[in-house]
Amino acid sequence: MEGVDHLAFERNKAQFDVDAMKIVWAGSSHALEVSDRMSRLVASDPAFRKDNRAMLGRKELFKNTLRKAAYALKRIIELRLSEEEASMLRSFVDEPAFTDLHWGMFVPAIKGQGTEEQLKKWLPLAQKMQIIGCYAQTELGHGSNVQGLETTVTFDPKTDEFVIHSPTLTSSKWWPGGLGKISTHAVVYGRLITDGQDHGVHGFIVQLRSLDDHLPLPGITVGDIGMKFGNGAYNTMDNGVLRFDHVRIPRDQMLMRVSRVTREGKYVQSNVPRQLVYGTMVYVRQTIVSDASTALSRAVCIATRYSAVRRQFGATGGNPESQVIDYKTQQARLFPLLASAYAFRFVGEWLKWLYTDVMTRLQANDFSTLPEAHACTAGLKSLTTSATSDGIEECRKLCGGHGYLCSSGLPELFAVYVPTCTYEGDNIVLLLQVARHLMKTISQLGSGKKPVGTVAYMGRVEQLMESRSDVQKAEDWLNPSAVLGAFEARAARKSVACAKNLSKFSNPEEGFLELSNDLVEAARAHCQLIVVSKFIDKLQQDIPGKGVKQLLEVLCSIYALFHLHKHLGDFLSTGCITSKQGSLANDQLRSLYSQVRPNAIGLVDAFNYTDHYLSSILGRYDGNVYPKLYEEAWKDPLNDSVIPDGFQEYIRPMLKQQLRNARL
Ligand SMILES: CCC/C=C/C(=O)SCCNC(=O)CCNC(=O)[C@H](O)C(C)(C)COP(=O)([O-])OP(=O)([O-])OC[C@H]1O[C@@H](n2cnc3c(N)ncnc32)[C@H](O)[C@@H]1OP(=O)([O-])[O-]
Ligand SMILES: Cc1cc2nc3c(=O)[nH]c(=O)nc-3n(C[C@H](O)[C@H](O)[C@H](O)COP(=O)(O)OP(=O)(O)OC[C@H]3O[C@@H](n4cnc5c(N)ncnc54)[C@H](O)[C@@H]3O)c2cc1C
Repeated sequence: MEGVDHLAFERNKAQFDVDAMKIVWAGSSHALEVSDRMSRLVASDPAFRKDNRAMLGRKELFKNTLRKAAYALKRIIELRLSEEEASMLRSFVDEPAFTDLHWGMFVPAIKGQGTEEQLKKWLPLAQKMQIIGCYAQTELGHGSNVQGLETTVTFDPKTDEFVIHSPTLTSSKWWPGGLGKISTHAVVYGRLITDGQDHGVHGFIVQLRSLDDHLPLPGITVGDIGMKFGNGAYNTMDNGVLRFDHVRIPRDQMLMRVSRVTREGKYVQSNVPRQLVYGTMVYVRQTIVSDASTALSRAVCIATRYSAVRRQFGATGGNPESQVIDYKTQQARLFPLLASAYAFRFVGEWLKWLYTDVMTRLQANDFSTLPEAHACTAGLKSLTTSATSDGIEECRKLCGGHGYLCSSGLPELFAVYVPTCTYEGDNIVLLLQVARHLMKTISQLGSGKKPVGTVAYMGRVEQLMESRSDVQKAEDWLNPSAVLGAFEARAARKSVACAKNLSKFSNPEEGFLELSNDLVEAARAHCQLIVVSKFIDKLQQDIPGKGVKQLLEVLCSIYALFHLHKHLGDFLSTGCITSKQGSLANDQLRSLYSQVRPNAIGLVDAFNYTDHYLSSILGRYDGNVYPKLYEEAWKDPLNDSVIPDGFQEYIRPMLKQQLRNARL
């Protein structure tokens, strides 16, 4: 039935102001207005159609992406969109493209690592897209180990140039998005060598292709690395391979904010820490955390709406069968993901604030919060992307068989999303960075250095080693201080146990390798604590709208108690809570799920996603799933003809043969 809202009866159940929740989700009324306008602009323009992506071959798919990118830019200029509006519009186009790397890494790398002069020269060109750039760091042989990169960049004082070279096969740049076919320029990372001395990895702006005929410049070999996971999905991106054969660039194309090479070939370091060379990764990891909440909320929106539409078993006395959303097992799998989407939204908001604060300090030459920024961005990127990848797959299962159809939107969302667990830092490698930060914090406790920021709780380590939870009844778990106390004690005890074990090794690096599994777990516990505590902090703010704050409190408790239940072994083995308190948490969870149930559709409506953005028949706003699934099936190219290609050639002779055999 066209035009009927099949989910209206669910929407009527909501006990809170959905419009007010939309503002909380978007971050402000202004952000909601812009995202609403941009998403509708994209949804209403047939040029941004994306429902056919899974059917297209690679070349057609890629050309289509180029068309959309060019058209998006045209619209941005025609409509004189602001930077904020343009970035929203690009995100609602919802198709990985070279522009992601241009705006998301090339421009930030120049901004973060370039001198004033370099910004003046390169930014206007990049901002008008008169040059298109990518971020060429990873090589065939090394991605995680950035210090292990092999590309050499040798200063030639005779000509005042750098000579870039790929000395081995494994030094070939491999993976950079936008590199394969489109970028005219790249920020290339390589080992700087002056006068025979290796100064480690630095960034350089390198032109790759002619601005006249787009052909690679002399000495440059460049191409696409081939098909990736899933149909459509990330194959709209030209991840590339790049080799240099003694390619020369002027000296002023080294990004010189952190260190520079003089005309005479002298290497000079500024007062800025070396780690700022890694600054672009910190910036992108921060954005990935907010993006995790977007990807997870999309999957949850689809699974929640479909769970309310889908009925299975339980018809009695002429009543319809039960909606699958009413099954407690469905709720216990779905609602923690819904809560996680909100939790990641708020921790993403906080991380953005932290990043902005660190940047302001850096401008004033205060580098004290850089380690905190690195640990938080690395840890939260790891935690949220792993949970989101698993969550999208869980949402597919929550939709039963139909979730496996491309028209559910979930297979493509999963295929596009999973590489986030690897790019911008493998999730395990990043947790090990957090663990290093934790171990360093503990080792400095004795020196009187007071831990600050997200490790401030370590300053109370003695108390946390002794503390006992005072929860006596299920509702006590609704008290934020009970939850925080348990999560802080668990994180502190896991870190302290690692530090104690590490101290038994005469060689700390050897100990770190040997204990790395425990260290990863300690880092994870610390990161979960950050998410829980930032959700609790968010609830301290004034949040207007009928029932909005109350529901967010419910979701916050679900996020925390779900993890307490899931990692009960941790909480029990560290003695932070008793098994009785663990089972009380589980009792409380059940009651919290019941409180979410009538509000579930309202909570996913608050994401304010258009049907175009969701691109899922199961997640349609109107819940009109079955007729649309049926219609969609007939659009498959296999159904263009009644008898498929290949039937006469292969199957007909087979059938005839069987017939002959049967007659014999
Ligand atoms: C659309 C998406 C497209 C995708 C694009 C990409 O994937 S692009 C490619 C993405 N590629 C990746 O993401 C590659 C992932 N790999 C890496 O990021 C690094 O190689 C590493 C961090 C794993 C190791 O670094 P390392 O070999 O230098 O070794 P180390 O561990 O000895 O650390 C030394 C010190 O530096 C500190 N520190 C480290 N990082 C940062 C930072 N960002 N900031 C500030 N500080 C940082 C660290 O804490 C330590 O401090 P301490 O203790 O001395 O006070
Ligand atoms: C879709 C996609 C887009 C990308 N885009 C770009 C781009 O635009 N620009 C760019 O420069 N790069 C890009 N990359 C590369 C990406 O950043 C790297 O692949 C990533 O950093 C992981 O490095 P790796 O491939 O070397 O993995 P590896 O480090 O080889 O990982 C292999 C395994 O080893 C484990 N491992 C590695 N080191 C350790 C350790 N110290 N301790 C314990 N375990 C360890 C990992 O956990 C993993 O299980 C992209 C990658 C993908 C998939």
